[in-house]
This record gives sequence, C-alpha cells and structure tokens, in this order.
Amino acid sequence: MCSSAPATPQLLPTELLSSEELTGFLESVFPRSFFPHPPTSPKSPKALLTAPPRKRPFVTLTYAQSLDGKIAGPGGKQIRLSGDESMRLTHRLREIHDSILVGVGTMISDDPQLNARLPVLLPLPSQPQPIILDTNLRTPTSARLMKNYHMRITPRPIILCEGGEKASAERKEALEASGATVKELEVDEQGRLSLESLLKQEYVGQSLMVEGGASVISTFLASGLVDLVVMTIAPVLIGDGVSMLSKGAIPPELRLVARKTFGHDIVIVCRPVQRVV
Ligand SMILES: NC(=O)C1=CN([C@@H]2O[C@H](COP(=O)(O)OP(=O)(O)OC[C@H]3O[C@@H](n4cnc5c(N)ncnc54)[C@H](O)[C@@H]3O)[C@@H](O)[C@H]2O)C=CC1
Ligand SMILES: Nc1nc(O)c(N)c(N[C@@H]2O[C@H](COP(=O)(O)O)[C@@H](O)[C@H]2O)n1
Repeated sequence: MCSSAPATPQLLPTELLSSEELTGFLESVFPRSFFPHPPTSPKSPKALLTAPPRKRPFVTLTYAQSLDGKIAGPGGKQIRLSGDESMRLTHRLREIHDSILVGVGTMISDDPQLNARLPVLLPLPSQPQPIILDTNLRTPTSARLMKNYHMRITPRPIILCEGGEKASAERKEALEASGATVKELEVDEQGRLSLESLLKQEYVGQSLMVEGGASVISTFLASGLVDLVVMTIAPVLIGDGVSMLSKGAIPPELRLVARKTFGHDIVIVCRPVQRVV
C-alpha cells in the first residue's frame, strides 16, 4: 500500500564536520585576505588592515537547492534544504563576509536573521552588515532583522530603495522608526536597483555575501559581478516550487573551483566566466 511522503526526508545520520575541516575548505577557495585573523576578531580592523586594494568588493553568491533546482516550495514557502554540516558552512560564510544581502521577496517569505549563529552566536562586531534590495519599501516593519538590531544581535539593517519622487516618505519613516536605515540607490535600465552602484557603497565593505532569492540570484549572475558561487545541493526533490533562476535569466558559464560533501549535501564552488558569444 502506498503512503504519503514524509515532510522531512529520512536520512541516515552523518559525522559532524570539524571546525578545522570547514576552515580548511574555505581557505582553499577564498582569497587569503579573508583569513588574516582568528575567526572571532572584529570585522572592520580585519578589513582595514589586511585586505588588498580591490576595485570593488568580493562578491560571493550562495544558496541551497534541491536536486531539481528548487530553492523554495510552492508559493515561495521556505524549506530547510541544508543539513547541519552545510548550514554551518553557510554561517561561517556569513562570518567571513563584511555584508550580507537578500531581496525583499526573501524578506517577505522567510523573515531571515542573516547572522552568524552556528555553532554559537558570534558577537556583534563579527556579524555581517545586513542589506536588503527593496525598490518600493515593502519590507515589514516587524522583521526579525529589526528586532535583532534592538537586541544588539546584528547591525542595523540597511534597506535600499528607489529614490526620487517614487520613494514613499511614510514607509521610509516607518521602517527607520522600527530600526532600519533606509538609503536610496540608482536604478538600472530595467528599473531594478543598480548592482554596479551598490558595490560602490562604503557600507558593503570589502566582501558581500548574496543569499538570494531567485530574482537576486539571477540578476547578480547576469551582472558579471559575482566572484564565487557556493551552492549547496541537498538530496531531495521538491517538484512545484521556486527555481534558483528566474524565468528568462541569462546565466554565465561556470568553472568548477571545488566540491565537497557536507553530511548528506554536496557543496559546489564555481567561478563565473564571461560567456563568449
Ligand atoms: N534556498 C535558498 O538558499 C534560498 C531561498 N530563498 C527563497 O527565494 C524566494 C524569494 O525569491 P524572489 O521572490 O525571487 O525574491 P528576492 O528575494 O530575489 O527579491 C526580489 C525583489 O528584490 C527587489 N530588487 C531590487 N533590485 C533588484 C535587483 N537588482 N535584482 C533583483 N531584485 C531586486 C525587487 O523588488 C524584487 O522583486 C523565497 O521563496 C525564499 O524562500 C531565498 C534565499 C535563499
Ligand atoms: N544555506 C541555506 N540552506 C537552506 O536550506 C535555506 N533554506 C537557506 N535559506 C537562506 O537563509 C535565510 C534564512 O536565514 P536565517 O536562518 O533566518 O538566518 C533565508 O532567507 C535564505 O536566504 N540557506
């Protein structure tokens, strides 16, 4: 007799990855400038003292997907895809980047915390600066990012919106009162917040971790501004759901940099290369 599928995949237990092994993997794929100090040292001195001058911040795009290329369930429902080991990798990535970015679609669906809290919550100076691409200021004022800011768990989030007459003074005021900083950014020809312009902003620091969702992943990949893609592939099938690339997205070619098994998941690290037409 046929029974319905379990909500959570029934997987065999695996060994938890050691901290040294995790660090070793990251050191093998990221530039040296990411690891000058012990992991818990504050971010700004790290960035100021050791990073070599770059024309723009280092951009890491990272997300978790199912075997059928989905990053969320039907209607954008958040799904825990990463196992414990690859989730720890995500949190180490958050720790080593100066800033972390999501789009407003993710803010509305997931209400993410975007902090480094695994295996333990890191002190405020080691947390990345949260940045939200939110053209029309749709971020809920009740977002956990604001609550965490008030509890001194994460830096005050920066919400980026379209400027000029289209910016709603009322929404801006409400979001600032709830604990965010709202800043305006140029828009590109498609009317999206300009990624080129974003990467010139001082609050991005020297490294940006882009976590999604699908639209943001797609525009960053098409922009040619991504240095490294770190994707976690979980051994599950979702079926109906949100694909990692939006409809019509033009992805770049990718070159494999590294791959490693993290528990039940495979983490693949790639470098985008310009597509030769
Ligand atoms: N599995 C994973 O690793 C992740 C999954 N997700 C999932 O992704 C889904 C959300 O994805 P989307 O709806 O596509 O929303 P999204 O999070 O990509 O936000 C898109 C919105 O950002 C704004 N935006 C402004 N400038 C932009 C630009 N230059 N490029 C792209 N967007 C720009 C626009 O208002 C746009 O509608 C959720 O279901 C969430 O659960 C999100 C992050 C990671
Ligand atoms: N690495 C990873 N694995 C998954 O299985 C995921 N669903 C996600 N999602 C991303 O993480 C955000 C949630 O962050 P918090 O745990 O609230 O800090 C979510 O919004 C996605 O960006 N990532």
